[in-house]
Amino acid sequence: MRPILNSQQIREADAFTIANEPISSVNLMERAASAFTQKFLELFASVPSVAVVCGVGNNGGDGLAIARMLQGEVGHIEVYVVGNLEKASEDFRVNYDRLGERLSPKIVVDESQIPEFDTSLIIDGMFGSGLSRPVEGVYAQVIERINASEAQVCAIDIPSGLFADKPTPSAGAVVEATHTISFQLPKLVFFMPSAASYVGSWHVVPIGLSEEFLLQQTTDKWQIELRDIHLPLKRRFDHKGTNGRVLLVAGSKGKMGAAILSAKAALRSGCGLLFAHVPCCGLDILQVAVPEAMVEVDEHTEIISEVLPEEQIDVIVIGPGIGTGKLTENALAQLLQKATAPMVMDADAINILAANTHLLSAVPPESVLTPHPGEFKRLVGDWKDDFEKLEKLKAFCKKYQLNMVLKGAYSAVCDTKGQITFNPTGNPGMATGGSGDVLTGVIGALIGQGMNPLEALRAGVYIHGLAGDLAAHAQGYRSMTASDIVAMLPQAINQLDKKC
Ligand SMILES: NC(=O)C1=CN([C@@H]2O[C@H](COP(=O)(O)OP(=O)(O)OC[C@H]3O[C@@H](n4cnc5c(N)ncnc54)[C@H](OP(=O)(O)O)[C@@H]3O)[C@@H](O)[C@H]2O)[C@@H](O)CC1
Ligand SMILES: Nc1ncnc2c1ncn2[C@@H]1O[C@H](COP(=O)(O)OP(=O)(O)O)[C@@H](O)[C@H]1O
Ligand SMILES: [K+]
Repeated sequence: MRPILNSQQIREADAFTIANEPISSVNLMERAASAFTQKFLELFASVPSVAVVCGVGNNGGDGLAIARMLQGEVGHIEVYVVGNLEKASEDFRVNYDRLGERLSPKIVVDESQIPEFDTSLIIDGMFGSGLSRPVEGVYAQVIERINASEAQVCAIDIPSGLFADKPTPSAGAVVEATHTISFQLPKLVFFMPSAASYVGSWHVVPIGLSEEFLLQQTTDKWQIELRDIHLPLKRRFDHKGTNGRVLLVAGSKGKMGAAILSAKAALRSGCGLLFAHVPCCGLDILQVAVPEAMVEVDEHTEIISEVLPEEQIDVIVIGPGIGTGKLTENALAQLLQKATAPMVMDADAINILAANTHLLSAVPPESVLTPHPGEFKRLVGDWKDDFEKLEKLKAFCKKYQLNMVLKGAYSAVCDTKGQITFNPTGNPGMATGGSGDVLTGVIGALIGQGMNPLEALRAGVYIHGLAGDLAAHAQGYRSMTASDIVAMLPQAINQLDKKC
């Protein structure tokens, strides 16, 4: 897993690398600028004109070095330095002197000197991890002008004005980048929905900071990487009884599709036997749609009113499409009293828990919850910003000793100790009804095959997002459906199996 460190830790990593590699500070800047430039040229094949807007700190120093490296690679280059040169950092000065006359920067200290920015691209190097307060005054005016321009904007390390690991006050100006090329590690704020319009699409480039130092750092935030996913092995003598016996409790009249999507996803994710408990009205629907499922019907025609857990069930998946009526609520409460197998609780099962929080203590150990933000809000109340949302996630998982995934772009998996891992796979095409039901089935199947709940959550969100990415590739973001995600599960799982 890739650690997500705060600005202070990253500064210390810079300092440790400089002292121990050893490398001079200005050469580390040169390496960072070179890594940025290489990625930049990959992203932007032809750039007729670029404005490089620099502050006077090291982020600005990067900007100057990048401007120098882009000579001959792009069309016309303009360099601007915003701020007081007397306050410039040492490495900024060295790069200022290296610029040469052809790129001689224009200094901006007041509003009258702010250019129109009519280049096709702007590189933002005003402030990076050294941002110490919200941006205002002439700096804010420059940012407003950048944001008003037609140009694409590529931020160095982090968009200027955005704090990496704490909320940015609304009074401060922030660059709205279309791309951000960041050094060595992603910044926490990149995973926050509220920062998306500032960060744009982000890319991380290695700059050779000391791995030894990075791995020693304490953090409670990580990013899942492909190499972290280890699927349960399939062995020569496996049989259906050893590959996970999953009980799916799902569906109600008009919402049998949720049950079908979860069932298909579980089967495509390797589960050995799938038992489904559905209302009477769902019997034919499920039998026809998913012939592999063994269906047991509820006494009630339209909803789930009682669930008797089968013996020898490895995991119970409950929630998709069940509704929150009183009878279903009672059924869930009774099931919680009797069940010993871990549960994957989704959708209306979570809504029922939120309305009856006393039930939370009855959730079997090793169970997982998979809320989307709306369901999570019902559980924990509202939050004032994305950072507080993560604090609430940690507090909830610690309090109830449950593993949970808070779904969305960069779904956040949290364990019982409050460690959070973000999932990098997935795309906006997955924001379509039924996607979550697919995820529930995948996670249920993985737990059924013996993965521990936390590993199953991490692998489940990764596989689900990867299948979503493959579906988007095949069908397009706009047209893909949740069924397309199911259809791509085999390909996604095959990709993971091949890397093992
Ligand atoms: N060797 C290394 O360390 C490497 C570092 N690297 C690069 O360095 C970046 C970090 O550089 P940094 O630490 O110099 O901070 P930076 O983001 O340039 O800002 C500091 C300047 O901004 C000013 N300032 C701050 N807030 C302000 C505000 N609201 N409004 C106005 N001014 C404000 C502050 O002034 P002061 O607060 O002192 O008044 C100071 O002048 C990092 O993101 C990466 O790009 C890479 O090259 C890899 C190697
Ligand atoms: N913009 C996005 N980027 C990546 N994944 C997304 C995005 N939007 C939704 N998803 C994923 O799609 C799923 C949606 O789940 P959910 O909201 O429960 O849908 P439903 O209730 O319709 O089944 C989640 O796994 C979520 O992570
Ligand atoms: K920047």
